[in-house]
Amino acid sequence: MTAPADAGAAAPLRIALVGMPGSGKSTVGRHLARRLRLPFADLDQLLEQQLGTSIRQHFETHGEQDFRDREAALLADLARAGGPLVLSTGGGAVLREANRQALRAGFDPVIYLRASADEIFRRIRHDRSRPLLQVSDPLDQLRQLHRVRDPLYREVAHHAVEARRPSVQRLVQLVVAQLELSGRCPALADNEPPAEDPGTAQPPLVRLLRIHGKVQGVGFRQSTVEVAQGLGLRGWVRNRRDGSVEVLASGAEIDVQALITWAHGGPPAARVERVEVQPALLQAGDALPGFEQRQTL
Ligand SMILES: Nc1ncnc2c1ncn2[C@@H]1O[C@H](COP(=O)(O)OP(=O)(O)OP(=O)(O)O)[C@@H](O)[C@H]1O
Ligand SMILES: O=C(O)C1=C[C@@H](O)[C@@H](O)[C@H](O)C1
Ligand SMILES: [Mg+2]
Repeated sequence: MTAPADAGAAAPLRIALVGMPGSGKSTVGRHLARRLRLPFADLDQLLEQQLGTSIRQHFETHGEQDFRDREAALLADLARAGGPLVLSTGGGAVLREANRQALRAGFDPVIYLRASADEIFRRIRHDRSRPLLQVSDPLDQLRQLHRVRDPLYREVAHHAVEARRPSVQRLVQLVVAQLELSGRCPALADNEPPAEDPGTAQPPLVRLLRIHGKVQGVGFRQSTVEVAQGLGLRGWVRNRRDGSVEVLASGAEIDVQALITWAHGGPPAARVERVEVQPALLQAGDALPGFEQRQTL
């Protein structure tokens, strides 16, 4: 790791998030970086850019070991680089001893987003992008991964945050509170998330979702509002008389995609059979100050 420029200057804040696949590292990391006005990097996304293909595809064509070698090399580079950063790691980044050392040497704090295998399964059981979970019994696989990895996440982390229940926004607040307690929180002008830089801001992505299955009478609308608000999305959710749930979501692409992934599982009592997703345009009367529940149509 680069030595601090001068002894008097505060070391740059370099936060790394570790945890099980699906524990929320990418989602929480991005929001945390935005909240703290720090640069953000996602190890998996950087690797996919480097590979020019998806991680799942790379596992299939080159095998897991090749992926782990590339992951280790990139993590070592990021750990050596100076400068403020929030880094979301991949779920298996802690497996190698050298990676754990790099995390400890290059980041402070390393934060473990702790969640049980069962909770993670509920969140990501419809996800097809995580190669290690494309097995006949993904829940059992998650439990085995958890048994092996939980001690490694604990070993490498300075703090753990219970990531099972709280919303993304709440988790960000918890991490910020921990940083404040340890005197490591950068002084921000206010408590609001920063406005998007107009030079880099993307137009919002707008998607209309229709969710079919056992989705009414199970708290779907309330949960959608909580998840969408946690992701900072604008839009609405309503029941349709045909028994489906309809959602309009507008926001950053990663956040809209996160809501779509979540909608494939929904709240615990739901049984989602199908999610239709369509591009949508905002109508002139569609003022969307936040995310709300609307009347059944
Ligand atoms: N606190 C939360 N509450 C509800 N849903 C969440 C929460 N955190 C993450 N999610 C949802 O869980 C799913 C997995 O989250 P995410 O992709 O951020 O996990 P990850 O830890 O980065 O996984 P991986 O190790 O595979 O990269 C996403 O659909 C995300 O929207
Ligand atoms: O848990 C894991 O081992 C992985 C998690 C993802 O973040 C990716 O890094 C990859 O799919 C491997
Ligand atoms: Mg991730």
